Amino acid sequence: MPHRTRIKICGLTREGDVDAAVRAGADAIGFVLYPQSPRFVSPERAGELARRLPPFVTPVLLFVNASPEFIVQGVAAVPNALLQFHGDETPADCAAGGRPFVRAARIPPGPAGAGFDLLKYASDFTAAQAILLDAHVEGYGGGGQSFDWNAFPWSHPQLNASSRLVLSGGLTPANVTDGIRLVRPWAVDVSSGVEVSKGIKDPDKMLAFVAAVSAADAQTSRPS
Ligand SMILES: O=C(O)c1ccccc1NCC(=O)[C@H](O)[C@H](O)COP(=O)(O)O
Repeated sequence: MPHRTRIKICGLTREGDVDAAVRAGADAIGFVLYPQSPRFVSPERAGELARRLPPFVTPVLLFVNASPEFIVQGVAAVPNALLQFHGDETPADCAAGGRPFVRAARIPPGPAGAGFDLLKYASDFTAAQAILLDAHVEGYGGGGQSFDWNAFPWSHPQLNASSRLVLSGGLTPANVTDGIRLVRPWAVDVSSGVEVSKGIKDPDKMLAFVAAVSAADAQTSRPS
């Protein structure tokens, strides 16, 4: 059964980039509602950008240790958003709003993920729609760095496609094929690797990234 790896492009700040990401084939568009990020957009701005999305392209609102009130502002601006928690939020924090969410795991650099217990992490966040695997970077995310992809037993029953793993962290058009071959994630997520500068996306790099994902899917067989 052919599998299509879903694609999230994150950190959009401009109308033209949102339109180009959709044209390129993104399945989800991430808006960073973390004020300390150079890719920050306000809830109102995220609403303006998200209203450009056609049906079947999911807006994702990304939070880092946000207050419940700020999360409510984001959801009011983008009512159909999927939430992504990328800070130190507990399972209870993530579930508090009663909305579907993705939980980011921030995996330390170095061999074997420096002992990060992904199986336990995934079992702690069973309510998550997906676990996004990012590198642990200064500033919580968007760092353009990869974690050790050989650090985890990807064929483990808890870590196969049914667990909805999202490979993230330092992906580019040049390395995403290798990442898909090894990890066989449900989806991939990219920000720095398709930019000319933080928050400014490159349409050609987005097209190249989507093409590389498609090429990887064509070459990778998966259990149905
Ligand atoms: O993108 C940011 O600026 C950011 C800041 C703080 C927390 C999370 C952030 N981004 C979250 C994402 O989902 C990124 O796509 C992910 O970290 C991968 O980024 P990159 O390594 O640059 O592709």
